[in-house]
Amino acid sequence: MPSRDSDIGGNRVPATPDARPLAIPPTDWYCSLAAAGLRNPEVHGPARYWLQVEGSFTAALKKACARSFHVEVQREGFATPTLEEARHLAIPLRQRAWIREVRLCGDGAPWVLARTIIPMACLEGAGGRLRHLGSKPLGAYLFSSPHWQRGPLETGLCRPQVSGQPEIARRSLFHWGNRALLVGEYLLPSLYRPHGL
Ligand SMILES: C=C(O[C@@H]1C=C(C(=O)O)C=C[C@H]1O)C(=O)O
Repeated sequence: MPSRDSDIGGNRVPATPDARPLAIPPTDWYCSLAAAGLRNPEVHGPARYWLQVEGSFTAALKKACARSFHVEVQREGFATPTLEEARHLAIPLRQRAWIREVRLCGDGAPWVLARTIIPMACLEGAGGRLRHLGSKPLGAYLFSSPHWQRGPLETGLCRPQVSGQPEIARRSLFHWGNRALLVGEYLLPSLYRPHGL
Protein backbone atom coordinates (compact mmCIF):
# COMPACT_ATOMS: atom_id res chain seq x y z
CA MET A 1 0.00 0.00 0.00
CA PRO A 2 1.47 3.41 -0.89
CA SER A 3 2.50 5.59 1.99
CA ARG A 4 0.12 8.45 2.58
CA ASP A 5 2.98 10.55 3.91
CA SER A 6 5.35 10.33 0.99
CA ASP A 7 3.44 10.21 -2.23
CA ILE A 8 1.41 13.40 -2.21
CA GLY A 9 3.25 15.85 -4.44
CA GLY A 10 1.83 18.91 -6.16
CA ASN A 11 0.94 21.64 -3.71
CA ARG A 12 2.17 19.69 -0.75
CA VAL A 13 2.21 21.74 2.41
CA PRO A 14 5.10 20.85 4.74
CA ALA A 15 3.97 19.13 7.92
CA THR A 16 4.03 21.38 10.95
CA PRO A 17 5.84 20.02 14.04
CA ASP A 18 2.53 19.15 15.74
CA ALA A 19 0.98 17.51 12.63
CA ARG A 20 2.17 13.96 13.30
CA PRO A 21 -0.01 13.04 16.29
CA LEU A 22 -3.03 14.31 14.38
CA ALA A 23 -2.44 12.10 11.35
CA ILE A 24 -5.38 9.97 10.19
CA PRO A 25 -5.05 6.44 11.60
CA PRO A 26 -6.20 3.25 9.82
CA THR A 27 -9.99 3.04 9.96
CA ASP A 28 -12.61 0.28 9.69
CA TRP A 29 -15.87 1.30 8.06
CA TYR A 30 -19.43 0.25 9.00
CA CYS A 31 -22.64 0.89 7.06
CA SER A 32 -24.70 1.60 10.17
CA LEU A 33 -24.24 3.36 13.49
CA ALA A 34 -25.61 0.26 15.21
CA ALA A 35 -22.90 -1.96 13.74
CA ALA A 36 -20.11 0.48 14.69
CA GLY A 37 -21.69 1.04 18.12
CA LEU A 38 -21.30 -2.65 18.96
CA ARG A 39 -17.54 -2.14 18.77
CA ASN A 40 -17.29 1.36 20.23
CA PRO A 41 -20.10 2.60 22.50
CA GLU A 42 -18.85 6.16 22.05
CA VAL A 43 -20.68 6.11 18.72
CA HIS A 44 -23.91 6.28 20.76
CA GLY A 45 -22.61 9.04 23.05
CA PRO A 46 -22.07 12.73 22.37
CA ALA A 47 -20.33 11.95 19.06
CA ARG A 48 -23.62 10.65 17.65
CA TYR A 49 -24.88 14.12 16.72
CA TRP A 50 -21.79 14.75 14.58
CA LEU A 51 -21.92 11.33 12.95
CA GLN A 52 -25.45 12.04 11.77
CA VAL A 53 -25.18 15.61 10.42
CA GLU A 54 -26.75 15.34 6.96
CA GLY A 55 -26.12 18.79 5.51
CA SER A 56 -22.79 20.57 5.33
CA PHE A 57 -20.44 19.53 8.11
CA THR A 58 -18.66 22.86 7.73
CA ALA A 59 -21.92 24.72 8.35
CA ALA A 60 -22.65 22.61 11.46
CA LEU A 61 -19.15 23.21 12.83
CA LYS A 62 -19.44 26.95 12.20
CA LYS A 63 -22.64 27.00 14.27
CA ALA A 64 -20.84 25.29 17.16
CA CYS A 65 -18.04 27.88 17.22
CA ALA A 66 -18.10 30.68 19.74
CA ARG A 67 -15.65 32.81 17.76
CA SER A 68 -14.17 31.51 14.51
CA PHE A 69 -13.91 28.61 12.08
CA HIS A 70 -11.10 27.95 9.64
CA VAL A 71 -9.72 25.25 7.35
CA GLU A 72 -6.00 24.41 7.47
CA VAL A 73 -4.71 22.51 4.45
CA GLN A 74 -2.27 19.86 5.64
CA ARG A 75 -1.44 18.59 2.18
CA GLU A 76 -3.01 18.25 -1.21
CA GLY A 77 -1.87 16.98 -4.56
CA PHE A 78 -1.98 14.02 -6.92
CA ALA A 79 -1.36 10.72 -5.13
CA THR A 80 -2.50 7.11 -5.15
CA PRO A 81 -5.57 6.36 -3.02
CA THR A 82 -5.43 3.29 -0.78
CA LEU A 83 -6.73 0.08 -2.39
CA GLU A 84 -9.85 0.23 -0.21
CA GLU A 85 -10.55 3.83 -1.28
CA ALA A 86 -10.06 2.97 -4.97
CA ARG A 87 -12.44 -0.01 -4.66
CA HIS A 88 -15.00 2.13 -2.86
CA LEU A 89 -14.84 4.74 -5.61
CA ALA A 90 -14.82 2.03 -8.33
CA ILE A 91 -11.75 3.57 -10.01
CA PRO A 92 -8.72 1.64 -11.37
CA LEU A 93 -6.64 0.49 -8.41
CA ARG A 94 -3.41 2.35 -9.23
CA GLN A 95 -4.98 5.46 -10.75
CA ARG A 96 -3.84 8.67 -9.13
CA ALA A 97 -6.38 11.11 -7.76
CA TRP A 98 -6.33 14.58 -6.22
CA ILE A 99 -6.09 13.98 -2.48
CA ARG A 100 -6.78 16.74 0.01
CA GLU A 101 -6.17 16.46 3.75
CA VAL A 102 -7.25 19.31 6.01
CA ARG A 103 -7.92 20.20 9.61
CA LEU A 104 -11.27 21.82 10.34
CA CYS A 105 -10.65 24.14 13.30
CA GLY A 106 -13.16 25.69 15.68
CA ASP A 107 -12.17 28.62 17.90
CA GLY A 108 -8.53 28.07 16.94
CA ALA A 109 -8.34 24.31 17.78
CA PRO A 110 -8.47 21.32 15.43
CA TRP A 111 -11.86 19.58 15.76
CA VAL A 112 -11.94 17.37 12.68
CA LEU A 113 -9.42 15.94 10.20
CA ALA A 114 -10.75 15.39 6.70
CA ARG A 115 -9.40 13.38 3.78
CA THR A 116 -11.01 13.75 0.38
CA ILE A 117 -10.25 11.61 -2.67
CA ILE A 118 -11.12 13.36 -5.91
CA PRO A 119 -10.73 11.05 -8.94
CA MET A 120 -9.48 12.43 -12.27
CA ALA A 121 -12.96 12.36 -13.81
CA CYS A 122 -14.20 14.84 -11.17
CA LEU A 123 -11.51 17.37 -12.14
CA GLU A 124 -12.76 17.82 -15.69
CA GLY A 125 -14.54 21.04 -16.72
CA ALA A 126 -16.00 22.98 -13.79
CA GLY A 127 -14.55 20.35 -11.44
CA GLY A 128 -11.09 21.87 -12.07
CA ARG A 129 -11.97 24.28 -9.24
CA LEU A 130 -11.58 21.42 -6.80
CA ARG A 131 -7.79 21.69 -7.18
CA HIS A 132 -7.79 25.32 -6.12
CA LEU A 133 -9.89 25.37 -2.97
CA GLY A 134 -7.03 26.30 -0.67
CA SER A 135 -8.50 27.22 2.70
CA LYS A 136 -12.05 27.52 1.32
CA PRO A 137 -14.11 24.62 2.69
CA LEU A 138 -14.98 21.90 0.21
CA GLY A 139 -18.50 21.80 1.68
CA ALA A 140 -19.17 25.35 0.53
CA TYR A 141 -18.52 24.16 -3.05
CA LEU A 142 -20.38 20.84 -2.82
CA PHE A 143 -23.47 22.18 -1.10
CA SER A 144 -23.80 25.29 -3.27
CA SER A 145 -23.78 23.20 -6.44
CA PRO A 146 -27.05 21.73 -7.72
CA HIS A 147 -25.10 18.80 -9.23
CA TRP A 148 -23.50 17.04 -6.27
CA GLN A 149 -25.63 14.59 -4.25
CA ARG A 150 -24.45 12.90 -1.08
CA GLY A 151 -24.68 9.13 -0.80
CA PRO A 152 -25.27 7.24 2.48
CA LEU A 153 -23.05 8.00 5.48
CA GLU A 154 -20.77 5.27 6.83
CA THR A 155 -19.34 5.28 10.35
CA GLY A 156 -15.64 4.63 10.89
CA LEU A 157 -13.83 3.24 13.90
CA CYS A 158 -10.24 4.39 13.89
CA ARG A 159 -7.32 2.43 15.29
CA PRO A 160 -5.37 5.31 16.90
CA GLN A 161 -1.63 4.69 17.11
CA VAL A 162 -0.76 7.79 19.14
CA SER A 163 -2.94 9.46 21.76
CA GLY A 164 -4.82 12.50 20.47
CA GLN A 165 -5.60 10.89 17.11
CA PRO A 166 -9.22 10.61 15.98
CA GLU A 167 -11.17 7.58 17.24
CA ILE A 168 -14.42 7.94 15.29
CA ALA A 169 -15.07 8.98 11.71
CA ARG A 170 -17.73 9.25 9.03
CA ARG A 171 -17.52 9.24 5.29
CA SER A 172 -19.69 9.39 2.23
CA LEU A 173 -19.50 9.50 -1.51
CA PHE A 174 -20.70 12.61 -3.34
CA HIS A 175 -22.06 11.87 -6.82
CA TRP A 176 -22.43 13.99 -9.95
CA GLY A 177 -23.83 11.72 -12.64
CA ASN A 178 -21.37 8.85 -12.96
CA ARG A 179 -18.57 10.77 -11.19
CA ALA A 180 -17.96 10.36 -7.46
CA LEU A 181 -15.60 11.73 -4.84
CA LEU A 182 -15.07 10.40 -1.33
CA VAL A 183 -15.09 12.64 1.78
CA GLY A 184 -13.91 11.21 5.11
CA GLU A 185 -14.26 13.23 8.32
CA TYR A 186 -12.33 12.07 11.41
CA LEU A 187 -13.68 13.48 14.68
CA LEU A 188 -11.15 14.58 17.26
CA PRO A 189 -12.14 14.11 20.91
CA SER A 190 -11.90 17.91 21.32
CA LEU A 191 -15.12 18.15 19.26
CA TYR A 192 -17.37 15.80 21.23
CA ARG A 193 -15.53 15.71 24.57
CA PRO A 194 -14.72 19.41 24.86
CA HIS A 195 -13.85 19.23 28.54
CA GLY A 196 -11.76 16.08 28.23
CA LEU A 197 -14.36 13.85 29.94
C1 LIG B 1 -17.95 17.97 2.80
C2 LIG B 1 -17.83 19.04 3.52
O1 LIG B 1 -16.65 19.72 3.49
C3 LIG B 1 -15.87 19.90 4.64
C4 LIG B 1 -14.63 20.58 4.22
C5 LIG B 1 -13.56 19.84 3.78
C6 LIG B 1 -12.40 20.48 3.08
O2 LIG B 1 -12.36 21.71 2.99
O3 LIG B 1 -11.51 19.75 2.61
C7 LIG B 1 -13.55 18.47 3.98
C8 LIG B 1 -14.56 17.82 4.67
C9 LIG B 1 -15.63 18.58 5.22
O4 LIG B 1 -16.28 18.26 6.33
C10 LIG B 1 -18.90 19.58 4.37
O5 LIG B 1 -18.83 20.74 4.82
O6 LIG B 1 -19.90 18.84 4.59
